[in-house]
Amino acid sequence: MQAQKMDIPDVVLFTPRVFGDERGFFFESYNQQVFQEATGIKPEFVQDNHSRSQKGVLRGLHYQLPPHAQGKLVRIVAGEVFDVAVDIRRGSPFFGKWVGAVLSGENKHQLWIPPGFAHGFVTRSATAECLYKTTAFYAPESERCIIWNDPDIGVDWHYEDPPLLSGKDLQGCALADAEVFE
Ligand SMILES: Cc1cn([C@H]2C[C@H](O)[C@@H](COP(=O)(O)OP(=O)(O)O[C@H]3O[C@H](C)C(=O)[C@H](O)[C@H]3O)O2)c(=O)[nH]c1=O
Repeated sequence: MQAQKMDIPDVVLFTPRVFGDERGFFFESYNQQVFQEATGIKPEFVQDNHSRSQKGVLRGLHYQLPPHAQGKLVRIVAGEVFDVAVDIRRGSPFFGKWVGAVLSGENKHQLWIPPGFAHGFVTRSATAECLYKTTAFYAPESERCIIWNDPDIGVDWHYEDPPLLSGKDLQGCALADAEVFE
């Protein structure tokens, strides 16, 4: 498993070592020791999530406020998304900045998104199945949404057509109006 710090260095892109043979392939999709060496964090993942999205679906930009803030380790097992993390820690030098990566069943890349970031992805294939671990339980009362196309953030979603969003996500607020992390 290789780990690469993104331009916002707290966000880490993992590339697993895939063992292929005539039967198919095997790879370690999570290894706590490798994760800790790469991030300096020994996370306690408490929940696994799995979602499937049609082409053009954009889920995000979501986060949970403290004390329910979630770190997320995100991967795509089928299809392809462009996955985005936005730094919403007011004290960060990267506040309001975003990083993103193509995650796919093909490249098997994974993105570690620490607490203090809003997360979202847009689906670039006919369907995409997203699996991710979180370091805190779902707490809907603490959940917030920043609008996907906030011009102050300026995410390039690497997706040409208008995305498909849930009613909730269409109601997302601008970063300037959002409850963020101090
Ligand atoms: C997130 C979550 C949702 N739910 C229920 C609540 C709704 O009845 C249904 C769909 O929820 P929602 O529309 O919020 O799902 P997504 O739009 O995929 O939300 C996720 O999208 C982005 C990409 C994220 O990073 C978050 O993990 C999460 O907010 O699942 C649960 O029961 N547990 C959960 O942990």
